[in-house]
Amino acid sequence: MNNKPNLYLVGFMGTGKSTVGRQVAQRMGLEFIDSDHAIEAAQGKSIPEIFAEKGEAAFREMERAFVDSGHAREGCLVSCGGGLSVQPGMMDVLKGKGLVFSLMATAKGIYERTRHNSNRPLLQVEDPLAEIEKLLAKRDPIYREAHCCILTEGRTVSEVVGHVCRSYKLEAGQWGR
Ligand SMILES: Nc1ncnc2c1ncn2[C@@H]1O[C@H](COP(=O)(O)OP(=O)(O)OP(=O)(O)O)[C@@H](O)[C@H]1O
Ligand SMILES: O=C(O)C1=C[C@@H](O)[C@@H](O)[C@H](O)C1
Ligand SMILES: [Mg+2]
Repeated sequence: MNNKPNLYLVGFMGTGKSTVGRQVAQRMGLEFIDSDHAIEAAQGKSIPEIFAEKGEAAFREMERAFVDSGHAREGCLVSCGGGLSVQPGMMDVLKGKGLVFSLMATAKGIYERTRHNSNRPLLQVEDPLAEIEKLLAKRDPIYREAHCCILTEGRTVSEVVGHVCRSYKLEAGQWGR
């Protein structure tokens, strides 16, 4: 493939952006970047520590700085943190930089995938399923602005990886034309 536009994976927490993204990058020969990991490395702190010490607003600034300060203009797969793409204007910024694919799942499915993990500060509440439902309802219309929306529910990781790769090849052929 000659044309390798950047691919940004967006979507709610637990839809598989990091897990799927790493495998798609490997298969497509793209450099894998995870915004959460990049911010943790730059800060020398975990995301729960950043939220606890500096607050969510500061974390959102870090996400913006990550998008602005960057990575190469081509050849990267960026798995975005779940809230990165829903900041005002951010979907347009990402769509100006490359292809944007949204990974989708239901609130129930997301809950099942995230419930045993304590590294997502926004879900450390008494009723995480209700919180997921509330946040998802707000964010879903924004995730749907992506070039391509891919359902992950009832599909294995490798099925989703295959689907993302096929869609990337199709869309990359049209990119910039
Ligand atoms: N299609 C799938 N089927 C079953 N489990 C999956 C699927 N995709 C991802 N998972 C699992 O769901 C969990 C969350 O996945 P992952 O961390 O990749 O989500 P994420 O979208 O990067 O979340 P975040 O926005 O919080 O970074 C992992 O345990 C992963 O193995
Ligand atoms: O959806 C969100 O707002 C978040 C998703 C994660 O990837 C992390 O960026 C953090 O836990 C916040
Ligand atoms: Mg992730």
